[in-house]
Amino acid sequence: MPSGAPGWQTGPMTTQRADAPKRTEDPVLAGYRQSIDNIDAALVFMLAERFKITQKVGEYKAQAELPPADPGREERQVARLRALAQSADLDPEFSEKFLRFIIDEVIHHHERIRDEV
Ligand SMILES: C=C(O[C@@H]1C=C(C(=O)O)C=C[C@H]1O)C(=O)O
Repeated sequence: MPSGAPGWQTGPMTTQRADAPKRTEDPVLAGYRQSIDNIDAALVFMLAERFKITQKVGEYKAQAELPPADPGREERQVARLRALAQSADLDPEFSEKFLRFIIDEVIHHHERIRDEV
């Protein structure tokens, strides 16, 4: 955050460029941002559901003595997601990195669950 930098001003709740129009003054931008806010909320809810079910998978794997990671499954997911991304006009590289980031976190959770059992 470049607060204090030349061309920026800080208030009690905000930091914005001194020459930037205020959000409330631009209904077009506010309309776009309302949609972004809804999408971000949906992402949070979807991630919460995903982590709830992967928690169950982690518990099951720990009691069944299965390894936390399944590279074969991950490879198939990456291939599937890359194809879906392409057909949705989303950068496949980005979608792979995004999925990798989530899967790596899930694997950490599974390792922690295994080490607790
Ligand atoms: C959830 C699982 O565990 C791990 C996490 C995965 C994921 O988050 O999609 C996929 C494969 C596994 O490495 C699973 O095996 O299905």
